[in-house]
Amino acid sequence: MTQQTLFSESNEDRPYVKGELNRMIFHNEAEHFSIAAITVSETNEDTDVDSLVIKGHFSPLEEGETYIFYGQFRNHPKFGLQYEVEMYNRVLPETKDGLIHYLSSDLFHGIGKRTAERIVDQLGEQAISFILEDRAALDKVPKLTKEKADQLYNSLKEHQGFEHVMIHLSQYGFGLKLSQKIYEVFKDQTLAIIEEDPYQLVFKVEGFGFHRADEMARMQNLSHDHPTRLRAACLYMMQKSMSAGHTYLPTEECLVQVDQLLNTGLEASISFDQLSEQIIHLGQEKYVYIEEERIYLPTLYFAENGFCRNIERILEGELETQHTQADLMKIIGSIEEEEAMSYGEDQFNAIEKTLQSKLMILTGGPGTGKTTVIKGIIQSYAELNDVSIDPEDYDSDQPLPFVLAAPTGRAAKRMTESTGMPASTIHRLLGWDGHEQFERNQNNPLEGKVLIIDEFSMVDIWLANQLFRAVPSGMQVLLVGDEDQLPSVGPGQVLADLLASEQLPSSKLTEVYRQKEGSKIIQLAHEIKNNQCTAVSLAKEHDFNFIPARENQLADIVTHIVKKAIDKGINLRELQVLVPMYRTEVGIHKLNSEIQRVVNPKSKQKRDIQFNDQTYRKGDKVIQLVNQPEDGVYNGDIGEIVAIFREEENVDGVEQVVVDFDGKEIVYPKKDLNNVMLAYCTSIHKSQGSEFSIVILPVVRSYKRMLRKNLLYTAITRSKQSLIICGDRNAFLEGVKSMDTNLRYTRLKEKLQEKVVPEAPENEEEELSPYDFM
Ligand SMILES: Nc1ncnc2c1ncn2[C@@H]1O[C@H](COP(=O)(O)OP(=O)(O)OP(=O)(O)O)[C@@H](O)[C@H]1O
Repeated sequence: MTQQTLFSESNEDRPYVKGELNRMIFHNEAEHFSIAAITVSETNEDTDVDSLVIKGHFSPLEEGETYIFYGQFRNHPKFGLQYEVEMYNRVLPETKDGLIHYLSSDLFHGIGKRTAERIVDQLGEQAISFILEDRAALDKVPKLTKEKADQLYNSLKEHQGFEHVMIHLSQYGFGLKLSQKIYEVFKDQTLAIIEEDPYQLVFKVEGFGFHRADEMARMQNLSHDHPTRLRAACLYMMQKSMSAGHTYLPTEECLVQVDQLLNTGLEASISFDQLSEQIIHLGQEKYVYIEEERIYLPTLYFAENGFCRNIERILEGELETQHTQADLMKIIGSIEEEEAMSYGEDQFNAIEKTLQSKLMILTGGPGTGKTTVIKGIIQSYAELNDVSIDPEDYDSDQPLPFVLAAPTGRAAKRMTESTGMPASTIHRLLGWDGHEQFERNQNNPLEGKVLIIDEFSMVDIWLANQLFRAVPSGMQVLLVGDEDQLPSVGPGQVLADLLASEQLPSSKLTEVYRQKEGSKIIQLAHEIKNNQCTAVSLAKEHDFNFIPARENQLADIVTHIVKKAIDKGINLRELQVLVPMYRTEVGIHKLNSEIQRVVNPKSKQKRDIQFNDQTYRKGDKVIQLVNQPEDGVYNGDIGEIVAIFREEENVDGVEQVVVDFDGKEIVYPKKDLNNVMLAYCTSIHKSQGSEFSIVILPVVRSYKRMLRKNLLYTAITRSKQSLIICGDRNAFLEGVKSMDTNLRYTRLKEKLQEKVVPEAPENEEEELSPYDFM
């Protein structure tokens, strides 16, 4: 390689392509993903192409500048030869004229041709290296003001900085994307910080794991008991505990876990005293909060305390409306007459208690009448307070007194259908901006008189805190849920803790009404709930069947059932295969491909597109995997691929997939396809809050690790009309007897009971980033 680059020392043997950048074709800001066209001037690869499309995770580059790109050729099935860039750097001008041209270009504000000439005359062809090595080099240039010299130095550093950092980071095996992320945090301090203390990456770069930093530290011979290593290990363990659903870790537990992580027997062991000292240090730096013998990550500490304070505030408020039991009896009587039904005793009590409470919890398994009670509450409240229940009678000046919401879009939709009232997701209700901010908070609270939240078991401590801070005193709140379902995916077990604290009024509905209509599914759910499920419970009924299947037959049997249902005219949206695991031979990915092959096979009439290992085809059922509030689609929403566009068929010049989510069409450029996946088969966790006419539930031994009572209970209660379990009967029966032993460390119950929550922090804003870690 003959060209001069600033930082080419470690890359001499790497394959490269050098060329002038003609034009940026595409750039995605969030992903730092770019596509560009170059004219090739030199390469050590076996090729004679003279123009090339390059792509990779880099920021927009300067058109007209020459770069050297390290990476590899890829033969794209449709677009032919492309270069996948792993690393790049700008090629410095090789001649005196080129250097003058470069320094006097628009990149360097305030440097004209004459000044550039003086710089090159004074410092020679290595001018840029000299300047970057030592800013004082510029002092030798005649007639260059200090201000201009500073400006030039800073711009040079900015332009060259990232490339320089990226090349150094590549020796640790970091790709462009991660390098960008690190550079954004540390800027030109990156290399100095990393060389001095790679563990800073764990503290400052979101998602950067301890083990990676540890490897870097080892290359730099940092001692195994270096304080920053111990601190990073503790913080890493705390972050892991959050993913496991804990809101805190007991100090002892944290010490034991960090000890297991660090004391591998290779070096002199690190004592608990050394670790404790560093935990205290982390506390002083506010990376953690220490509360007696408990260690919290800040967001969880603020969320748990904030939630408690808001509960206390709401409970201390005044009830705006009072009524006598006689009034209520009269109104209930007329509702019963109108609806031609009579409320059970526990249902009546639940309605009465809710109307008399500032904050109330309603629980019950499937078919016990939770929805019936919600409707009864709305009707009774309206009658008692002489307000209309017709949403049309309200507008922005006079908002609806009833505010209904649920954690998922599907659950909110069901709420709307069953109550006739508008309901939204909790995120939407709170005006979430998709990142960290919620429009609704204590300064801009919710409007309305009665707030009803369904599927509350799914709400984690962050969302609970955000929701409750936006509840004005005087608004009555009803939380509805099924305590036997899985806890929230995020940290905490809010519903279970609220119930266990016994500090709030609550009603538990136990009588099953839908069973009276002959539902085996509901009977089975209650048998599981009450630990009464036996082989007899699995006998065939009109709405239930257990089909025995060996593991190697499972995929065939499941696809056969799905196909048969579709042939009978059942809508794919109404039928769901639910599986607990993704990556086994009978996991979600495998079953999805198998089902796709049968129900939406390859065909000349249907376009498809490959992304990672997945084929997406027109007509496929897909599920959204992340929240995209700007487009109004959320994690868990189900849609259908309605169109696939080729690169040349749209103005953006990239392949696109269009998904229809209940009438809302969202366009995904190909590279964003990891935001959706096939949804013929989805995880039981993702099905929380959704219901389907038909559920097919494979249960085999290889899922054993996941087979727990609350998981299977959640799965079967998703089905409304038909449930087909197939697989191993004993694995199912053992599963429904296995309790979830994954204890979650939370302090909500005790805090509510002991009423010892610390005052709100002076800077309330500190509380405003619970989603930082998500
Ligand atoms: N008191 C009652 N008398 C007669 N039928 C009732 C009564 N309460 C509820 N039902 C009926 O029982 C069925 C289940 O009630 P509902 O949908 O309110 O329960 P749910 O707890 O919300 O159920 P799920 O959680 O499964 O949706 C409905 O068909 C409802 O009409």
